[in-house]
Parts: sequence; C-alpha cells; structure tokens
Amino acid sequence: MVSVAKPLAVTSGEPAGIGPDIMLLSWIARKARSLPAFYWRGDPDFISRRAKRIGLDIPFAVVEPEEAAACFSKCLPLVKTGDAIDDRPGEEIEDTAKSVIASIEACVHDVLKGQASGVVTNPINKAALYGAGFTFPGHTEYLGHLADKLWTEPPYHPVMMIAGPDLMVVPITIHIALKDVPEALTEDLIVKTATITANDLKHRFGFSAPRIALCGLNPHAGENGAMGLEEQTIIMPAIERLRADGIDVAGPLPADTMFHPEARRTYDCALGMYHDQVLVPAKTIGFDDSVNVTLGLPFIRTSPDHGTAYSLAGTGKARPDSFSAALRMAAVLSDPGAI
Ligand SMILES: NC(=O)C1=CN([C@@H]2O[C@H](COP(=O)(O)OP(=O)(O)OC[C@H]3O[C@@H](n4cnc5c(N)ncnc54)[C@H](O)[C@@H]3O)[C@@H](O)[C@H]2O)C=CC1
Ligand SMILES: NCC(=O)COP(=O)(O)O
Repeated sequence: MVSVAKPLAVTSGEPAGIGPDIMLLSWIARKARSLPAFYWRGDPDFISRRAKRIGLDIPFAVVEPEEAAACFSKCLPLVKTGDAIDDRPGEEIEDTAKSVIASIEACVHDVLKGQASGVVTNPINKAALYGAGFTFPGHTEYLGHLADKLWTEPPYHPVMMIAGPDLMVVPITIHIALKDVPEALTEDLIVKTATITANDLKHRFGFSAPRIALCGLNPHAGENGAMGLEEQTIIMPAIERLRADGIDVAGPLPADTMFHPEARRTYDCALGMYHDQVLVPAKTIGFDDSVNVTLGLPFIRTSPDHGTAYSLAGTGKARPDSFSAALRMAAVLSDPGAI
C-alpha cells in the first residue's frame, strides 16, 4: 500500500453521479490497487445507501479526520459534512449544491490544518452548481480562490494538468467558450502557465529538465500567418521569454501532428491553447489511467479525469481506475518517496 503522512481528504462530489461509486469501489480494492489511506467527506447515511445499492458490503466508521488513518485498513472512514442527501443516482436533485461545495471547502481546510496530505475531488455537475449560484467555472478556479483566501502568499495561479503514463497536457485557457480563446490568450498567460508547469514538473514530478511543447492556436500553427497570426504575435514572443528564462520549450507546433507516439517522445508535457485541443488527445490515449492534477497551488489536489457519468451512477459499472490513480498520484506528490 502507498503510504501517506496524513490521509487524503476526498470530496463528496455530485451525489447523483458516479463519484460515490468509484470511491466505494476503490476502497474495496485498496490493497490490490495499493491505495493510500483516505476519508470521504459527505453524508454517511447517503453513502451507505449507495454502497448497498451497488451490492457492496462495506464497514463504515464515522470519524474525525485525525482518526481516519487508524481505521482505514478495516473500515471506510467517513467525516460527516453537509446536509442529509437522498440517494437518487442519475437524477439532478435540487439543494445538494451547498453540501457539495461545503465538502470541497472542508477538505481544503483539513489540508491547511495539517490533518490531510492532499485533496482528491470527485466529479461535480458544473451546470448544477452554477444554477445554485456557484461563480467558479470548475474546481480548478475555485481551489485557486480558496488558496488565495486561506494561504499566506497569494496570488496563486491554478493550472490544470491531465497527467497519464503516456501523455501529460495542460490547457492554457481552461473553462471558457471557444470564441473567447483568442482574446484570453496573452503572452503573459502563456509565460505564467508554462513557468508553473516547468517548475512543478521539476519539483513535484521529478523531471530534472522538463521539455515543454507548445501547440499553435490555428491549423498548421498558422501556416506562416496565412491561417492566423497568434503564433507570430503572441505564442512566439512567449516562447522567446521562456527560453530566455532557461525553460526548454518547442513550438508553436501544429496540434494535429503532436500526439502520435513518435511526436510524444520529444516532450514531457504539451501545452494547448484551449481545453479540447489537449484534453481530447489526453482522454483518448489514457481515459482510465489519467489524472486531473492542479499545479500552482500551495497544496496537492488531484481528481479523476472524467465527469459525473450519470447513466452509470448507482449501477456498479463505473470503472474506479482514474479515481484510484488520482489517489496514488496525490500520495506520491505529497511525498515523492512514497512508492
Ligand atoms: N472534475 C470534474 O468535476 C469534472 C466534471 N465534469 C462534469 O461531468 C458532467 C458530465 O460530463 P461528460 O462530458 O458527459 O463527461 P463524463 O466523463 O461524465 O462522461 C463521458 C463518457 O465517459 C463515460 N465514463 C465516464 N467516467 C467513466 C467511468 N469511471 N467508468 C466508465 N465510463 C465512464 C460516461 O459514461 C460517458 O459515456 C458534466 O456536468 C461536467 O461538468 C466533467 C469533467 C470533469
Ligand atoms: N474537463 C476537465 C474538467 O472540466 C475538470 O475541471 P475541474 O472541475 O477539475 O476544474
């Protein structure tokens, strides 16, 4: 089993989604999958009903975070958080948003208090949270906000990475409409994101000299300006600044030819100009073993690379692989000597 100094704090995620299922299935397979100790923050009655629904006979222990590590090998530790929740898989239930957000916030506080080694988030239904007044596009931005509010050296710039054994990618703009990408893409944003990525690859992931590849924005990386100018006016100047800072950067490269196996061997992490440009190849190549990890934060946060998959919730058919990988990665990042 991978060891952690303190257990990992796992958020409830969207109760109608597969988050509860993959967490339960991971605990059941904790030994076979070599998982670190963790506890789940949410409604204990809800999770025990979900376990029964998918045919799992799990001993639970309702505990405080500091008691979780001691019982993890025998019982699944639950820390009561938020309101009572009905178990209605696949159905959007009103009024759960407050509890979903409370669970994220409580897990972050646990890390701040030294009771948890990191936060592993379960998928949320973003639209449902927006409907309840949540003003952040996703966890990544919300966790950046919490870091700014709670830690001592703001501002933090959260960077989304999808990391798998065969491909690591970072989208430079994240949760914004495609039409807004050219406007949002600036030389400073590229330099900041690539610098944080290179730094975390070195200090958290153990790459001694990380090689970054930057995608172009336009087809054929602009074809010398015939298909767009952003490569020349924004991306190339950013690359020159990064190189002047000693960062190994290639690009701007045509995104359509960057992800075949031979091309992938030439870099350690690909930075795309927008979400789908790099998340499509990452999830196509490594859907089950990739992890969403937030760089640039003063604490460790990982997550499975997928969403709530409503149609699988409560069926026992959701694969827990990416969630288990997120637990292992959080353990390794919180203590690179853990494995
Ligand atoms: N970190 C997070 O909180 C994330 C949340 N989401 C949210 O999830 C919701 C649904 O998004 P979708 O784009 O449909 O993505 P999704 O990842 O939930 O589903 C995409 C496809 O993959 C399948 N799938 C996903 N996880 C699986 C698993 N563990 N085992 C087997 N099959 C699995 C689903 O059944 C579906 O066919 C949205 O509300 C979105 O906001 C999406 C991505 C990340
Ligand atoms: N497609 C990945 C994704 O949307 C995850 O977002 P976040 O909630 O981790 O910020």
